[in-house]
Amino acid sequence: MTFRLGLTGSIGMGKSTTARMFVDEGCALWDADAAVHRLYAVGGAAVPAMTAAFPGVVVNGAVSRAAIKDLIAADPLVLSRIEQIVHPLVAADRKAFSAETVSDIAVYDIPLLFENRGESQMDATVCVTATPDIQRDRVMARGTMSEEQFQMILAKQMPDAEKRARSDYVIETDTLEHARAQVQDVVRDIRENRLNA
Ligand SMILES: CC(C)(COP(=O)(O)OP(=O)(O)OC[C@H]1O[C@@H](n2cnc3c(N)ncnc32)[C@H](O)[C@@H]1O)[C@@H](O)C(=O)NCCC(=O)NCCS
Ligand SMILES: Nc1ncnc2c1ncn2[C@@H]1O[C@H](COP(=O)(O)OP(=O)(O)OP(=O)(O)O)[C@@H](O)[C@H]1O
Repeated sequence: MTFRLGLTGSIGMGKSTTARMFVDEGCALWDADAAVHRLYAVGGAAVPAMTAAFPGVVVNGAVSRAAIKDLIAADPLVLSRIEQIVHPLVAADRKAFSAETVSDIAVYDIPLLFENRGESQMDATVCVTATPDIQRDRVMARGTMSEEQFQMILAKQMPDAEKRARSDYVIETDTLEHARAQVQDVVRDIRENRLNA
């Protein structure tokens, strides 16, 4: 049996970094954002529908994130329409991963786990968290989003406090060392107390 651990957290809280730490502990990983990257790439499953819905958003055969962000800036409702195209394809990608994974623990890195009620398909959930100042600094340091885009994404996401309250485990991503120790604690707890329980 594979134990399904849903990993979530708001934008910039450290999901990808923490997910890699779970891999270091021997867990398999499925990453929703990475699935979207595959879907948007040349030959990706989202390309035909995105071309049809938003002419101009596909550049050289791939969905352009810059073009999407321009569209969203002009009309925030565009993001919901993109979600209607992308989320069913993401779900199919996840299903294919689940069917073939053989690890004792599979980590599902899903930014919108609670927003889309995905927790019902998980055996446990873990949320990564940091202070609002650290979160904002991290997102702005990447230089890929404007302050307005960051605020818009934040407004679409469930507040951090609510995610923490709903999660079985909470990991503070204040330092790499602290986060790694917490990841090791979570993996130990699952292997000792939850797997085959
Ligand atoms: C808005 C887009 C163009 C921003 O691209 P960019 O490369 O700058 O950021 P990236 O994809 O790495 O996402 C960064 C973070 O933004 C947040 N985020 C992304 N999409 C959404 C969304 N639809 N709702 C709420 N938060 C979101 C997540 O926390 C995510 O980890 C891109 O995220 C996108 O196309 N989103 C629609 C698909 C989607 O819903 N993805 C979420 C995971 S399934
Ligand atoms: N435990 C940690 N200690 C210090 N810095 C961290 C820690 N975890 C993540 N970071 C830093 O925070 C930034 C964001 O991390 P990461 O990309 O993992 O977040 P994310 O939640 O996956 O982001 P997004 O929601 O935008 O996809 C990165 O620069 C990363 O190096």
